[in-house]
Amino acid sequence: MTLTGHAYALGAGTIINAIATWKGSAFGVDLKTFADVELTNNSSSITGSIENVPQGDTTLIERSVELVLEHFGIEMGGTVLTRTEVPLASGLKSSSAAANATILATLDAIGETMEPMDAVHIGVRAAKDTGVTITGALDDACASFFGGIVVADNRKNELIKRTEKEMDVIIFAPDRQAFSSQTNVQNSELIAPWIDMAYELALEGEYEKAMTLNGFLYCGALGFSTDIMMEALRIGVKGVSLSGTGPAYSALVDKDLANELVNIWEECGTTGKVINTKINNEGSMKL
Ligand SMILES: Nc1ncnc2c1ncn2[C@@H]1O[C@H](COP(=O)(O)OP(=O)(O)OP(=O)(O)O)[C@@H](O)[C@H]1O
Ligand SMILES: O=C(O)C1=C[C@@H](O)[C@@H](O)[C@H](O)C1
Repeated sequence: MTLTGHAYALGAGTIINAIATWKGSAFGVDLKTFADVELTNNSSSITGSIENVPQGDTTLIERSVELVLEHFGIEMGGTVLTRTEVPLASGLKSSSAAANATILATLDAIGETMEPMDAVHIGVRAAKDTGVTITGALDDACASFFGGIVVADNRKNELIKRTEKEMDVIIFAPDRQAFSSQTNVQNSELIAPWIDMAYELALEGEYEKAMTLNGFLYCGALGFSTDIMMEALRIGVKGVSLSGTGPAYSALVDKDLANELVNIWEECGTTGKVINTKINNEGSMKL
């Protein structure tokens, strides 16, 4: 017997990186990671691959399939393939998108459903088991799964708040990678008192102020330039930040500023790309 399943989940941008205080906030964007899962009785192991990334680390998606099968007591093996519009290890939650898409595709393959938060928690567990995260990144996982803007407490493993908002998102994504597992946690912890202030702003719904404060603080702690943020502030953008552990930056903008910011950021450097997208309020989906 062969079972197949297909799904996608979203990339996301950062409002508050949770590494300083374990409390974070993020928004789902309209960039998708697709997963195709094929399961058979003839094998007991799962083999993953990432389209166009032959050297990519596939342990996260393999573990994600295993945990779903374990949950339902199913003994099957097979393959999982992802293809992604989300640049890998750039701060745009490629890991959360890959885990969530894989979990939904596995559920699709076996014809099962589960409570959405249970599915999210399996993704967080897979990320912890495979060492791609510091806090479990529940904030990123919820933004990727549900879309919209979320606030989460990663230590309590709780989604605190979710809001929907129509805004454009402009992303400056340099060509290089920065793995969350290798980020500077000690420096991130040093900025905790001020990240707490940004977190309060996020709880009050002041997402753009929260995000910009987060951006300056983490650029300082992690040694990223604030020039990209300053270029955005200069034209009136209110919400701009380093995303996750970098190197990408993202900005929340109204339609009228979107094209201007794209043009300005495109002139800022050639070793990367500028992506014009929007908040996705619909979230992930089986296909
Ligand atoms: N499309 C994908 N398919 C399979 N695994 C993926 C995919 N995208 C990311 N991963 C896994 O996630 C790891 C990168 O995780 P990391 O947390 O460093 O990046 P990120 O989630 O993009 O960044 P951030 O958490 O700062 O937003 C990769 O090494 C790989 O194991
Ligand atoms: O690995 C982690 O725990 C995290 C990584 C970044 O994406 C952060 O933005 C997130 O809040 C937490």
